[in-house]
Amino acid sequence: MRLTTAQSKAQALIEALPWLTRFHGAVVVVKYGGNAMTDESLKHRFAEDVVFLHHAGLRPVVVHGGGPQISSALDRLGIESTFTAGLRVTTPEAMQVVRMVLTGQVNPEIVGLINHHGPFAVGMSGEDAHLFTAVRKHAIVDGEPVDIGQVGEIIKVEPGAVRALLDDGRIPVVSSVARGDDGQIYNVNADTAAAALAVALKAQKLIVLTDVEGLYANWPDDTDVIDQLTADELAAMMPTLSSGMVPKMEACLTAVQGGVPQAHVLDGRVPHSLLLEIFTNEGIGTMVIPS
Ligand SMILES: Nc1ncnc2c1ncn2[C@@H]1O[C@H](COP(=O)(O)OP(=O)(O)O)[C@@H](O)[C@H]1O
Ligand SMILES: CC(=O)N[C@@H](CCC(=O)OP(=O)(O)O)C(=O)O
Repeated sequence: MRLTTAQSKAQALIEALPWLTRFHGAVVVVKYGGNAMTDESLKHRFAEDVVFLHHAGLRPVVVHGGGPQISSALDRLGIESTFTAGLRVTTPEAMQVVRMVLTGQVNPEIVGLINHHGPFAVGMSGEDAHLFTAVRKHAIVDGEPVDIGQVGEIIKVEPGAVRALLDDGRIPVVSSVARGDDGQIYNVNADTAAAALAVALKAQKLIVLTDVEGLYANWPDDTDVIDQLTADELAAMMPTLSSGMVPKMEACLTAVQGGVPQAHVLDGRVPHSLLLEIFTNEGIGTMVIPS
C-alpha cells in the first residue's frame, strides 16, 4: 500500500520531466491579480508555486495588480471610483491611493509570502530604474476616445534592473505603476504591464491568473472554456469581450504578437494552478499561441 502511494507520486514527478527540460532557464512572467489574491490559503499556495518554479530552474517574474484592494482603500477614503472599458478612471487624488496600495501594501505582502521560503523575492515598482515609461491613455468607447485620467499606456520598458535580479538568482515582484517622461505617474492595468514586461524580457510564457476558469466562448454563459486559440482568432473575438477580460486578452495578444510563444489565462482560485499548467500534460485554462 505504501509502495503504491509512493509509486503514484513518482508517476506525477516523472510526468513533469519533459516540461522541466523544456522550460529550464526560461523566463516566465506571472501576473497575479486582485481577484485571485483575496483568499489567505491561496496566497500561500501561489507563493509556494513561484518558489517551486525557481527551484525547478525556471526564472519566474511576478507582476501584480490589486484592483479590489485599491477599490476598498478608495471606498474607505470616500473617493469615488469607476471603470471604463475595464480600466479605472484615475483622478490625481485616486492615483496617490493606487500607488500607495500597489507599491506600499500589495507588493511587500507578496514579497513577504515568497520570502517565507528564503531570500528570493525583491519588490520593485514599475517606476524604479525607468522600468515602465508610460503616456496618458484614452479608453475607446463605441469607437470614440474617452478621457480616463492618469491611466498610462506603456511606451518603453527598460528591463535591466529585472534582468540583474534574475541573474542574481532573485524573484522580481513588480507593481504596475509607471512613470512618464512628463514627470507624472500613471496607473497601468497590471495585465497590460505584465505583457509589456514579458515581451521586453523575451519570456517563454506569460501566465495571467484570474478568478474564472479561462476565456469563455459565450460569456456570460460559463459552460464552454476555450482551451486554445491563435492570435488571429483572439483578435477577431476582441470586440465581443467585456469588462476585465478586455485588458486581460489584449495582454495575451500583445505578448504573443511581441514574440512570447505562449500566453495563458488560468483560474487563480484553483490551488497550485501554476504547477498544473506548467508541469502537467493536460495543462489548464486558456492558451493563446501565434497564428
Ligand atoms: N469571455 C469571458 N470569459 C471569461 N470572463 C469574462 C469574459 N467576459 C467578461 N468576463 C469577466 O472578466 C472577469 C475577469 O476580469 P477581472 O475581474 O478584471 O480579473 P482580475 O481581477 O483577475 O484581473 C471575470 O470574472 C468575468 O466576470
Ligand atoms: C488602469 C487600471 O485599471 N489599473 C488597475 C491597476 C491594478 C490592477 O490591474 O489590478 P487587477 O489585476 O487586480 O485588476 C486598477 O486601478 O485597478
